[in-house]
Amino acid sequence: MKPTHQDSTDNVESDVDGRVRIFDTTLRDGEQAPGFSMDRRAKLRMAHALEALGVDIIEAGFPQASPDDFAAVAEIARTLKTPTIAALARCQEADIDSAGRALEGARHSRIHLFLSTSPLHREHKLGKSKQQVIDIAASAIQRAKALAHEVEFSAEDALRTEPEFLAEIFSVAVEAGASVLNAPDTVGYVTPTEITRMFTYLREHVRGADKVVFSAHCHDDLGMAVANSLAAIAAGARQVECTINGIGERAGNAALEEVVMALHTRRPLFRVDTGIVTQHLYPTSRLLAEVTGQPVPRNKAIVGDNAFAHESGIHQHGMLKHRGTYEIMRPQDVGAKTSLVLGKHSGRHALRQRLEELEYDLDEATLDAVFERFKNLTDKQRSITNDDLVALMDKHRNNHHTAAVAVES
Ligand SMILES: CC(=O)SCCNC(=O)CCNC(=O)[C@H](O)C(C)(C)COP(=O)(O)OP(=O)(O)OC[C@H]1O[C@@H](n2cnc3c(N)ncnc32)[C@H](O)[C@@H]1OP(=O)(O)O
Ligand SMILES: CC(C)C(=O)C(=O)O
Repeated sequence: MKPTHQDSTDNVESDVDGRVRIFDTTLRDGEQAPGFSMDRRAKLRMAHALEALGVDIIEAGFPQASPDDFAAVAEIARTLKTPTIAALARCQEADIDSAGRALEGARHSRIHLFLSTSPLHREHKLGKSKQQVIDIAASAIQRAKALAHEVEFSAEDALRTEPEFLAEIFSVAVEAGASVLNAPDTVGYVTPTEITRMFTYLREHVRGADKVVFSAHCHDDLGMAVANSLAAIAAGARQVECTINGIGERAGNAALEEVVMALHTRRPLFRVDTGIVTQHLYPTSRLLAEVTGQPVPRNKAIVGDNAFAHESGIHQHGMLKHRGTYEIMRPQDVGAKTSLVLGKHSGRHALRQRLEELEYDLDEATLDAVFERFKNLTDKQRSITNDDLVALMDKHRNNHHTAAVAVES
């Protein structure tokens, strides 16, 4: 499909409301993490799931990285209908041309260009002056503009870049035709206060700021990727780059499911919407675990097995009275289920509830007796299944019966 100027203008104009675009980079930054690479078939399966999830942009890969990645991007571009398909490219002609070719079949395509801007990267990685970096970015953007519907420019290591220089290179990027400006915290270094300051500064100082979308891309080296993404949104970012299960370079990227559910759960605070069908979060997370062979940690927010599980008696008692006592989201809203797990920390209320579900009718004395047996068992066994409970009840009844017979005789 031939790119038109109209396409990219439409996309930008619809961003001036309270809608945050979700840019999913599971298939690019996510797969860069050791142990998470995906072949073309795995990427296509994930891309279909991401489309159903409602992400706005799928970064399908880095076509210059390998022939299979080129093929994956091309197949995703040809197949998917709704999201914009993005491909990553360095500011080098071969990368840009290969991204353009891979995206040819896309209904809406984006070349995502990146170039380091921080002093450390300029000096040690690129060996370029500020002016050289600006010139390279401008000509790359002009070249990419002709090959895709829109161009995103990322200033790698933006959050360790001098704010004045960052504003200058972003201004040049706008003049050259970029419609999305991404300021990544490439090494997960900053705090929410600092990222707020940077986005506020950029929105005030970039020439043409009102015509473009500002984007955040945060890494989790200090465990602040999600908090920083939310701070950037509060400071006006209207695109956020994130990954399913938070996978990505080193400690990972901002977890999509966490960013989305924070915006959703605290909507009165953030006052923005996303297009995410939240009920697909859990199944998409599990699909990623399946295709990469990397399980989701139990305690992972939103999608971990423990995210809506309660074992402690005091919490279970609260949950049985009112689920809002210990759950701030409805599990069904993310495609998951609440579970009251019976274990060492459980109390009588949860035990009674489970036994009643198993159709036992209990008086207080029986409950007390069975509870004692139950606690003894939990000291030997991490969690107690329904079969264990049936066995406990059988044992209790047998003992009770034997004791009654002994009294009679
Ligand atoms: C912050 C990020 O996540 S950026 C994305 C990182 N992702 C990846 O690197 C995954 C895919 N990468 C690859 O498969 C390979 O690195 C390739 C195919 C892209 C390049 O491989 P090679 O040509 O052998 O180069 P290599 O990776 O060793 O070194 C990087 C080169 O790119 C240059 N470079 C780095 N970033 C950029 C940039 N944004 N624009 C232009 N050149 C760049 C480096 O200066 C270096 O150049 P040199 O070869 O002239 O010294
Ligand atoms: C390419 C850019 C956006 C990146 O991945 C980073 O800076 O972390």
